[in-house]
Amino acid sequence: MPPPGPAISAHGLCFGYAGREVLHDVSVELSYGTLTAFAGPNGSGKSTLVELLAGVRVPLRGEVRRLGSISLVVQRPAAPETLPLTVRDTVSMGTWGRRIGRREARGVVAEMIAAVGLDGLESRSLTELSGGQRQRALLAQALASRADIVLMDEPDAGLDSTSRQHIHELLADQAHRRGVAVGCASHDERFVATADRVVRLESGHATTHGTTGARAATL
Ligand SMILES: Nc1ncnc2c1ncn2[C@@H]1O[C@H](COP(=O)(O)OP(=O)(O)OP(=O)(O)O)[C@@H](O)[C@H]1O
Repeated sequence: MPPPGPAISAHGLCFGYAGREVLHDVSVELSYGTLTAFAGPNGSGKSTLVELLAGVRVPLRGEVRRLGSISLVVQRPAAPETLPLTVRDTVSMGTWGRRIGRREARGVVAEMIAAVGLDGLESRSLTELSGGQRQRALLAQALASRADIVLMDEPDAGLDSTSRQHIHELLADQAHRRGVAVGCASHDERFVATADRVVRLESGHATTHGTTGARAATL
């Protein structure tokens, strides 16, 4: 069971690169069992916000409180050239911190590889995958870890519409069935329309924190 209360509360976040402020006074809350979309045009600050929420960047001002274990899936992840990891190795690493036996771990790994649509590529090295496939391998790793909070930066970028929809359904399932707090940056307005909450960014300002109709209607 996820811990009670908000998964992440962030207040008054400001951040800049090389002295240029790109995120201005942004406050957001992520809840368990909820899929939150971060929307906005190129350069509006989605990746920066996701990285601040995950704790890989420190805000210039403002604060972030996280309650629960967290997994971050970055945009365009690099493959370690000197460490030839396969898809199976990569996803297996997600199970390392969990108290489960080898057999169960193997089952989880196979399930997650299939869930992100990489079955058949289990023995392929990460260096031989496309950027989108590599990102999906890391998404499978994040889900295999059963983190309480999963943050993602455009896991749907570059996918065809069937694969994209598949990833969106997987994320909604993680939130609604497993109670995970999912936060996901995306350019896909159809996905954004199905999220439970939307944080819309415009030039580094959060302009909307809407609850979308899709989920609200089912609550
Ligand atoms: N490493 C960096 N160094 C300098 N400026 C950066 C860096 N990363 C991002 N920026 C700038 O910060 C602003 C926000 O960028 P960010 O990547 O967070 O936006 P985004 O909404 O995720 O964009 P996209 O949709 O293109 O991925 C942009 O003006 C961008 O040029």
